[in-house]
Amino acid sequence: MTLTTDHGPLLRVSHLSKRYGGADAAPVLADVSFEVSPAEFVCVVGPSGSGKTTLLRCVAGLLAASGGTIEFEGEPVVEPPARMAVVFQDYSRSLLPWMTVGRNVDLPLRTKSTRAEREVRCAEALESVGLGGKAKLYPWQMSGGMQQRAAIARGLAYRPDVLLMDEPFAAVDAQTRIELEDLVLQLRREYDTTILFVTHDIDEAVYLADRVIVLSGAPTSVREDIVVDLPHPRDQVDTKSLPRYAELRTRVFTLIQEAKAQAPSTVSGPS
Ligand SMILES: Nc1ncnc2c1ncn2[C@@H]1O[C@H](COP(=O)(O)OP(=O)(O)OP(=O)(O)O)[C@@H](O)[C@H]1O
Repeated sequence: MTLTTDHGPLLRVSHLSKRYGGADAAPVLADVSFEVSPAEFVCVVGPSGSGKTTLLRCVAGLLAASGGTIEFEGEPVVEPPARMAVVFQDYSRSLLPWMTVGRNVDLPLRTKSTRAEREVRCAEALESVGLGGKAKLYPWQMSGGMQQRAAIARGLAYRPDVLLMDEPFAAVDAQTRIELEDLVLQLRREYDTTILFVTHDIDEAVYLADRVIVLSGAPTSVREDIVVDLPHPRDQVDTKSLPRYAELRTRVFTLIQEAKAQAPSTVSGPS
């Protein structure tokens, strides 16, 4: 896995803008700039409709920007980069129901590796998310939490340099969410993967991240880029009992409330 780049940060978003519709449509993203260094865990939060998903889709090369630039490993992103993987919120639509979990995890690797390598990688990835021995199950035979673990395994098996996650735990119950948060932190430690993680959940952002990027409301820019100086490893009880955790949580909450109060009504036009 590439952990450093000769070209500076792993990911650089510069003055990104995005409008849906024609040139006269108001932008959702007006001027968004930030950088992500190798092995960093960065969470993006912001008011509903501020364009978090839009931002992630632009970074993933799934949506063309209207202005500004996105560079990954020093190269402009104009299509989905080979060394990026994305985990979406909706696991029920991201796994193919007619394939076993093993084949789902194997799918993105098919053109990349030999069969023997793929088998090892898939088995390792499933093992690391606690699904060892479940490769032959179909997604519909698994709980929501297990399906999201499988979607994460698929991203990891690919050994991406950066993992983009769009509200990946929003659709699972609270207990499963806590388990998956700790799983992602553990996987991040094991694989040193760089993670850009969109969430609407302030607690989740502060608990997981090295940095939290708080977006303003649309038309959106970065309102504040906050370093989360909480010790590692994080613990659901100990970390959340720290006074510093409460301070950071309050800071992010206040910024989002201010952004909500200041933002004009959300803009959008036809796709
Ligand atoms: N394909 C599209 N065509 C037109 N408008 C869109 C499209 N996708 C998103 N939008 C609009 O862009 C704005 C930002 O949407 P986006 O989903 O990126 O925000 P978000 O911050 O992720 O929202 P939430 O927190 O509610 O999930 C919204 O007003 C939305 O209606």
